[in-house]
Amino acid sequence: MRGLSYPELAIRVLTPFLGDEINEHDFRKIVEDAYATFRHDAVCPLVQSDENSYILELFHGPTLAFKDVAMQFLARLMDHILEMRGQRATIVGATSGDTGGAAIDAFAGRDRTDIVILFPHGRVSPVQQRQMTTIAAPNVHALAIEGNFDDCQNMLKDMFNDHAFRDRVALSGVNSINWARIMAQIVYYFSSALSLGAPDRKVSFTVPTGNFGDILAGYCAKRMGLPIQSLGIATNDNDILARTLATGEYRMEGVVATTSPSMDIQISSNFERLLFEASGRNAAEVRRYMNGLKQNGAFKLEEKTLATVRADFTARRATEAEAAATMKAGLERNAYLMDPHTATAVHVAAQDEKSATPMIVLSTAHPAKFPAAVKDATGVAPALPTWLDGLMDRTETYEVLPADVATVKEYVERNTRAAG
Ligand SMILES: Cc1ncc(COP(=O)(O)O)c(C=O)c1O
Ligand SMILES: N[C@@H](CCOP(=O)(O)O)C(=O)O
Repeated sequence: MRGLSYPELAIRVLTPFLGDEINEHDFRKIVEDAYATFRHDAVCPLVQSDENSYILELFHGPTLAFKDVAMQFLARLMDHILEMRGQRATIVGATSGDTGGAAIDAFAGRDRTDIVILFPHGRVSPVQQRQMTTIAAPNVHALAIEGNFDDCQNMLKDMFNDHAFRDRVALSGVNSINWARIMAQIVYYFSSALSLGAPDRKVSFTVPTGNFGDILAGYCAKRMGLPIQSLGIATNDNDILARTLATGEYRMEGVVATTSPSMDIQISSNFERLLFEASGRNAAEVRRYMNGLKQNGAFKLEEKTLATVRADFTARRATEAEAAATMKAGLERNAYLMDPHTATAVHVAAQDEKSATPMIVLSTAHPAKFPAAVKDATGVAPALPTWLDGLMDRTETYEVLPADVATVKEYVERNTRAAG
C-alpha cells in the first residue's frame, strides 16, 4: 500500500468494512470528493519535528480540525445512502468545539438531512463557535447548552435511548458513537506509518484525547495488523484517563475549563468500546462499569482488563503551563506554531524514554482556531486561512437552551423535517 495517494489508500483500508449497499464506483467518488475538500495535496501530511519525532497534521480540511477527515466522508456517504433509500434523517450531535463545526460544514445545505448541534455555552473558542453559528443554511441549527460537553453528550445518548423519539425524527449521529467516524480515522494511522516504513518498521503514536474516538481508531489500525508499538493517550487537566491507567479506577471529577477546550471531557465515550475489547468482549463486565459510572460516578477495572489496556496504551497529562511552554518551544526551536491540543500531546510524547521507534504525534487542530491561547504562549496570534476571511464578522444565529433533554427534544421535533 506504500506510495498510494490518500484517497486510494482510504479506499483500500475502508473497503473491507463496506456492506453491499454501495458499489465500488460510488464509493470511489465519495472518497475522492471528500478529500478534494482538503487544502493540502497529501491530505494529512507528516512533518518531522525532531530526530525521530513527527507531527501528523490533520487540520487541512475545511474547518481546520481532524474531524473533517471523517466528517467530509461521512456526510457524502450518508447522503448517498439516504438518496438510494428515499429517506431523510435528523442528525443531532454533541460537541466540545470541533465536531460541531466539522459536521455543520459537511452537512450544510444537504436536502436529506437536518442537523442540530449542541455545544456547551461559553466553553468553546470564538472561532469554533462562529464555525457553528454563522452558517446560513436552513437545515442547520446550533444550540448553546447551559452545561458542559458531558451534559450535551448525555442528552444525545438519552435521545438515542428513547426509541419512540429516535424513530419519529429518524435520528442519526455524527459523533464518534457512529462507527463510520472511527473507521474513516483509521486511514491516517496507516498513511503516516507507511510513510515511515511500516509494515517493516514499528511506529508509536501520541494522541491528544478527550472522547477517545481518535485514539480508538489507532487501536483499530493495530488490530488490523499495523505494527504499532505504543499508543500514548495525552490529556489536559481533565485527566480522567491518565488517572484510570495509573490507578485502575475511573473516577469522575468536575470538568475544568482549559485552553484545549475540545478535550474538556470526563465521560470519555469510546473508552467503553475499548473496555469491551479489553475485557474479552464481556458485555456483563462492561455493563457493570457503566452502571457504576451512572450511579456512583466511578468504577474499578478488573485486574486482567486493566493489564490488557496497559499492554496497548500509556497515558499522561500535560498541565496548562506545560502545554504553553511546549507551544513556545515549538516556535523558538522549529519556527512551528501548534495549537494547545497538539502541544498537550507533544509534551506528553517528549516524556517518553528515547527509542528507536519513530513517534508520531497527532496534530488535531490548526493553531488559528485558538488564537488567544497561542498568542498568550508564544506572542504570535496565528491568522485564519483566507478561505475563512470574514468568519469573525458574520452574524451569529443560535439559541441558548438549558441542559434539559425534554426541552432539547421538543426543539428538535419542532425544527426538523423528518418527523411524522
Ligand atoms: C482539536 C481536538 N483535539 C483532540 C480532541 C480529542 O479527540 P477525541 O475526542 O477523539 O479523543 C478533540 C475532540 O474530539 C479535538 O477537537
Ligand atoms: N472533542 C469533540 C467531542 C466530541 O467527540 P466525538 O469524536 O464523539 O465527536 C469535539 O470537538 O466536539
